Amino acid sequence: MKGRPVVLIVDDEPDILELLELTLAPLGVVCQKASDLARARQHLQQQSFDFCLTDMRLPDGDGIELVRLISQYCPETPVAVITAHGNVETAVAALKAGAFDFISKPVDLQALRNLVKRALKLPLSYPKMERRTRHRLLGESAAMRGVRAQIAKLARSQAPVYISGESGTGKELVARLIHEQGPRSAGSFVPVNCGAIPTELMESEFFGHKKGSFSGAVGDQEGLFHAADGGTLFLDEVADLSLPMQVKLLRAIQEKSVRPIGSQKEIAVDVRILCATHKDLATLVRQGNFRQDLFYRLNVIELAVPSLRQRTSDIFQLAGHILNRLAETHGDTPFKLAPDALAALQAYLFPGNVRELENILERAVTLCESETIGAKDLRLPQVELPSTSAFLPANSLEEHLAGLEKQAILQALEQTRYNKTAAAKILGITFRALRYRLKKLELE
Ligand SMILES: Nc1ncnc2c1ncn2[C@@H]1O[C@H](COP(=O)(O)OP(=O)(O)OP(=O)(O)O)[C@@H](O)[C@H]1O
Repeated sequence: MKGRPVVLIVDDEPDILELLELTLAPLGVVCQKASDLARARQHLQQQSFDFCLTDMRLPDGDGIELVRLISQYCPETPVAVITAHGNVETAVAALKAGAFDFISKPVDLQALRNLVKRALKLPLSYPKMERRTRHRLLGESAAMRGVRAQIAKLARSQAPVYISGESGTGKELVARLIHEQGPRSAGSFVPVNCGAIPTELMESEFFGHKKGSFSGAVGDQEGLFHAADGGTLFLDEVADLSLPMQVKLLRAIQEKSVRPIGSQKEIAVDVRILCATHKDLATLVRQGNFRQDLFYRLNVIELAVPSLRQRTSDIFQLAGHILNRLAETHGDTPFKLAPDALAALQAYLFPGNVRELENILERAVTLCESETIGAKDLRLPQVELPSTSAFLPANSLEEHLAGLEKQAILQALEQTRYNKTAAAKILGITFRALRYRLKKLELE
């Protein structure tokens, strides 16, 4: 049986170390204390920890160095940082470096206990988590395996994630898996389609309202933030939020509290934010249609879900899965795909991605007269590539390609926690070539 969880706390002030130890004592943990980076390193070399909490400012370095060290050498130990009040940049930098979460000063002791409880709940090792998601988010292409590995990593963090990708690629499924594999899985996963809520109802939907606060408010109503308390709020089509609503959302995320319409009181909420859109948020920010500060808070980590035409090797497995599911709902034996049908699917561009594959097969199953679906039963339309910014350069081709290159490099670096040798391997280039590109793209 596993003994009491062991926690490493790092702060240069003895009084604070004492206070942190007392605060965590009711959780039944054993605390080891270190007053600087060097001592923290020594502890980490001597034993493994279930959790680490560090102040940002240490006499011989900063907390982010410790976050990097732990991410690289003990990736299964969640580490949280204590940041100065209102220092968003540091908090975001720590999350990007792989911190589990952050808490700002003055430290709310109950919030700290909740944070640690959540970290100690982290269930499984990466490989186990990857295996679990494999049967839900299908695909054995390198791209899809990469997405699952990222999900396993991100599930172990509380950082906001921006899930990008074309329509129907599986962004909501990815968000759901990040929630389910993480320590908030006992809480609710609340998906919101930001484009589907009428502007005038938006604030009330998000933050709730008190009875009589506007005509139509016949009773008190809790908002979506409240519904996701202790869980995850998934903002789908986040690019569709109006600019005034973006301001309110940013405030709620920053303050970790909401005020229902007509109420005088702020209510603390503990919500992890995931968001997605098939639009290019960075371009919208450049055009002034999406607030830079909100983008910065939402896009702490980007997870790009590849389009289906970028991973045609997955089509066979996906089609089989969809046909089995259709057979189950109809109580029939599954339809089969004739070789010419598979070839046609593999050559098709799928502007609507996996969702479109589902629709095509559902239609084929309804219309097909034998149990084998041929190419002509698929009725594939003639399509052109979707005109998303991923295909139509908004600027010169040169700049556009540099942007794509940058995205791929950043993704590989994030995936490897900034280990350049490993990132170069993923990208199929030499370490030297990666260094050259980092310099050229001004990423160093
Ligand atoms: N890799 C996958 N394995 C199994 N099913 C998948 C996969 N990817 C997507 N799907 C299925 O495809 C459908 C569309 O997925 P989802 O709604 O998550 O896409 P989305 O990117 O959020 O779409 P939109 O941009 O339109 O909101 C869902 O039924 C989902 O279960």
